Amino acid sequence: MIAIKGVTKSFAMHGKSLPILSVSDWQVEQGERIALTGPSGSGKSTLLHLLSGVMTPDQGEIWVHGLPIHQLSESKRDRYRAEHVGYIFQDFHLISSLTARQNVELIVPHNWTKKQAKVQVDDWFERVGLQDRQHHRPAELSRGQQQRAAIIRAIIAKPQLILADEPTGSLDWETAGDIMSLLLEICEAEKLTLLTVTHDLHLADMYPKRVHIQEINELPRREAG
Ligand SMILES: Nc1ncnc2c1ncn2[C@@H]1O[C@H](COP(=O)(O)OP(=O)(O)OP(=O)(O)O)[C@@H](O)[C@H]1O
Repeated sequence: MIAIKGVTKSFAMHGKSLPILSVSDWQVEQGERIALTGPSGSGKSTLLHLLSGVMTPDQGEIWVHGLPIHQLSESKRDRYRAEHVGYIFQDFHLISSLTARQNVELIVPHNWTKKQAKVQVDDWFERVGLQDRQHHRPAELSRGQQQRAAIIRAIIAKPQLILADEPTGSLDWETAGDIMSLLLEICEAEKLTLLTVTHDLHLADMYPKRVHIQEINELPRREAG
């Protein structure tokens, strides 16, 4: 379960502190799949960064599966992220010099045996329909195929929390629907908590739950800038 209590986040802008987020109380149950929508600049990505521990709140508490993220040192937050969070980006963030399979193998937990790793990686490439493309580098893959590889990478170690920031933002509408279905299906089957930022309301409608950022961010609406 995720619990956010009294969290605020501001950024320094032109010598002033600009408040971006103020969330007094928000909870997400383990295994929920939520689409997070809202206007540009309203703090959706910032919320994901706080949950992943990349950013720290100015004040307040962030608990993820019993861990007080707001209290962890930077190195403990790095470890938390590596062990408990899978991140999916709009532009995939695959390493261009490695094949799709090598990108995934980098993330395989160190305590897995070679055989266990091979079976799991084989299984995931088959599951997402990418087995015949696994030895290709990102530049040799379509954008949808790159995102499938990035999804395996985010999910293979079974982190409890998957954060996806516009995961279909750079895909055509048909591929976007396929990728969103795949992500939802995997997270449901594996009972992973999924929080996806999307601008696309049709894609958000595929989710069992939709949360508009302004339902949880108590600051007045701010335009992009
Ligand atoms: N590191 C930073 N330093 C200064 N300002 C920042 C920083 N990160 C985000 N902001 C500002 O905070 C606000 C919220 O940004 P955020 O990326 O969270 O919005 P968003 O809702 O995800 O927007 P979009 O939908 O356009 O991606 C924006 O005005 C942005 O310019």
